[in-house]
Amino acid sequence: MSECMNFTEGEFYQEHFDSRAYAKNFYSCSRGHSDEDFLTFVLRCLSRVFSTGEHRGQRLIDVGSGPSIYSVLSACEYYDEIVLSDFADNNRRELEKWLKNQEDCLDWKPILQCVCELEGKRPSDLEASLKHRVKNVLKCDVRLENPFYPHTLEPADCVITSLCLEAACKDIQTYRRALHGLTKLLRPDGLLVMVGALGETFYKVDERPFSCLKLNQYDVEEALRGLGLSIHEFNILPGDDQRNKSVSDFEAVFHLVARKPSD
Ligand SMILES: C[S@@+](CC[C@H](N)C(=O)[O-])C[C@H]1O[C@@H](n2cnc3c(N)ncnc32)[C@H](O)[C@@H]1O
Repeated sequence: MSECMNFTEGEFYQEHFDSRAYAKNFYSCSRGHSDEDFLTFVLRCLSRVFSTGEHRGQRLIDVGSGPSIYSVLSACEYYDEIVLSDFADNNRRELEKWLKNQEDCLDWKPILQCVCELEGKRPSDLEASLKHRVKNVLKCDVRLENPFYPHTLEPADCVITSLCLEAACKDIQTYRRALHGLTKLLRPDGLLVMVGALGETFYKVDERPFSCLKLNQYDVEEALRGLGLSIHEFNILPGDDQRNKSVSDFEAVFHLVARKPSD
């Protein structure tokens, strides 16, 4: 990608992000960040964290959901109220369409099926359970001190975010501030679950490039420790060196679980 290109922040997503093309490119189970590896890795990690039922509570917030729901599938049955969110109107519209079973909504059945195979559940039950528990789809901006301004959300037991912060934050200071904002959404002792890309500077949706903040494991860990979070798991899936890097130049994907300190 051209080094002259400005970092594509939220406003660029609002104008140019094609939610349906994104879902098709990355989550149709036949293409993706790294064929099926990315998705399989992430779904397995999320399933391992949540399917024991060890983590549960009243409220779960997914920050920067895009048009997608995979990030909350394993967790959803353990939280009574779920908030999905994104900066871009189009993404929130696609989520609403799916929640309301509208005719031309995105098809998440293959991904529901994958999660259900891992967890021995029925896709129709899991889908109904998630739809029942999602209470809101809200606009958020992770660059704000309160990402949900002007709303103040009740403290969450769990915050999940997947592939959002490195796409939304143009530099490491903004990334650290955004993580601080996410941490403030959590109750003391609350759980932060993150999925992200390492070493990535761009990805493309169809032919349109979007910027990413190039991060390494140390950057992420330092940002979390700087906020006083304890890191419980940090899992990494290295990218396949042989893959075509014209769609995205990520070096690895990570999944982590961290906990906010108790007061
Ligand atoms: C790569 S997509 C990830 C979407 C989804 N979480 C996933 O895992 O597929 C990045 C998302 O970040 C959102 N985003 C960009 N800037 C943002 C901001 N300032 N605040 C919140 N979300 C933002 C975009 O609209 C987009 O949905």
